[in-house]
Amino acid sequence: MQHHKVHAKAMAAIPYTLYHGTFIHTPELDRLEIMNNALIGVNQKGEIDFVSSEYAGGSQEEAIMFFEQKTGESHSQFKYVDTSKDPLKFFLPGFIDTHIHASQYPNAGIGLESLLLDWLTDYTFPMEDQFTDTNSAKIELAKKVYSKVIDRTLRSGTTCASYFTTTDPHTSNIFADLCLKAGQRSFVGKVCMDHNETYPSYEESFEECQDSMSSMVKYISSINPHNETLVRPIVTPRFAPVCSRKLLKWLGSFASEHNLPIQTHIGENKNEIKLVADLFPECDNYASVYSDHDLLTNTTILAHAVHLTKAERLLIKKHLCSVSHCPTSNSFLTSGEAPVKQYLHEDKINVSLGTDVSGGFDSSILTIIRQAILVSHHLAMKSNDETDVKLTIPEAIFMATKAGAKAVGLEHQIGTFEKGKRWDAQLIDLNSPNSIIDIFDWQIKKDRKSMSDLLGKWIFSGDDRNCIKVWCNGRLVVDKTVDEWVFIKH
Ligand SMILES: O=c1[nH]c(=O)c2nc[nH]c2[nH]1
Ligand SMILES: [Zn+2]
Repeated sequence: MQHHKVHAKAMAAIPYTLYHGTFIHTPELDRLEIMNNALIGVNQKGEIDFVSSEYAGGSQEEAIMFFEQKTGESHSQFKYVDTSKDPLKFFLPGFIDTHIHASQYPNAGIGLESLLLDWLTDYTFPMEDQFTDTNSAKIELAKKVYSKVIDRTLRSGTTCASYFTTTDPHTSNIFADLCLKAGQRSFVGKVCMDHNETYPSYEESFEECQDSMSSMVKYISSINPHNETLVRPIVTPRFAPVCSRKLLKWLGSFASEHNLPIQTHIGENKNEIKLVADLFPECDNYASVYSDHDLLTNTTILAHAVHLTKAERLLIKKHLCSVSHCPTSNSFLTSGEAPVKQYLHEDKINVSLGTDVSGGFDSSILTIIRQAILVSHHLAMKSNDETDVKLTIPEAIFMATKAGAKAVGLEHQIGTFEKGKRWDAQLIDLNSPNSIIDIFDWQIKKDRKSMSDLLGKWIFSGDDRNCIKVWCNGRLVVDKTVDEWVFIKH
């Protein structure tokens, strides 16, 4: 059994910490930066305030001296985390999952035979409906499912996620509490839907939705500790077919009034698109349904976006919305192959990655990176110019980190290792206990070519067992090495 520890977030203050080792990130779409033997300082607030790639290495004392000379600063206490001697360890910014349904987690892997609209009616609405009750058994179910999905995503290196819960405000607030307890940066979207034709028992009235949204925003704003915003609300109209015009319009103005981000689904499946055209004949297209109701903003996340017309792509770009690409879900539900390379390079749309649990069966963004690349290869097999279609490893890592940060409106705070950003990070060990990656001794070198080969090995044959530590906002929230260390000591 794999041991790990998720620390309660209310921990003692963190001392100033110096991290020494290899850091990999993507400051730009197609630029992977590998900083070998670099030194990063993280202050007591969890903020990166020192980055040096010029450090030559040495003992803890030498690292501290180097830091003091460079910054002219001193601290009464330093913590030193040194992975520089191990060529198979590197730090990466934490993954950002911009689209995941926490309440659907028990359904992961179930429903392969269905297409979207039947899948919603047969699997998804009945599952989410179970959270919609205030009796104690339902609350226990919510706690069980929600704790598990937070733990699982954190252990896979997801330091920030934009979640859908259910229509139920009470258990959505419980979900926010659990994110805070686990220390995961998260966006909590109570699902809004007042018109569910195929499963009418699972819907709310317009007035219920208004009340729930107002009280939820108030609640979530009150639970973050002083000087720290880890958990935030996000306005979540489920998708156009289950929302009245009145509700869409109200959610648009509510988001604007409270300065909140927005998330929803778009252009996932052809029958869904036809349904939207029938339900909103006055709108030019699916994207227009959202823009006509003031739901397209620079912090709107549009999940799937598999089948978009040129007019829709222009509209999405004009409003600076982000797409959450969900390749695993799009394959599982046979929805289609989103032409992501084109969105990135021709349309200049910000494209991030989403697991879309449980349309997607995998809660790890590492696997979504792999699937995004493979789906792009399938598109390439049908294309005349495959280089225009195939995603590169740097592009996929960029989508999983920096583009995700932009999608959730935190591009100045997370997504890369830069001075002024938060320390949201994961430590990857290609030789962790139980790792299923086999690396041969001649493959272990620190030159750029070998490092990118190792990255390929990690992306295509690694898994969450290679993610051995995770930090959010400077705080260690997952440490899979703790038990092992205790065992060796005795
Ligand atoms: O993949 C999806 N999952 C959902 O829960 C959903 N709701 C509307 N559209 C959806 N697509
Ligand atoms: Zn979804």
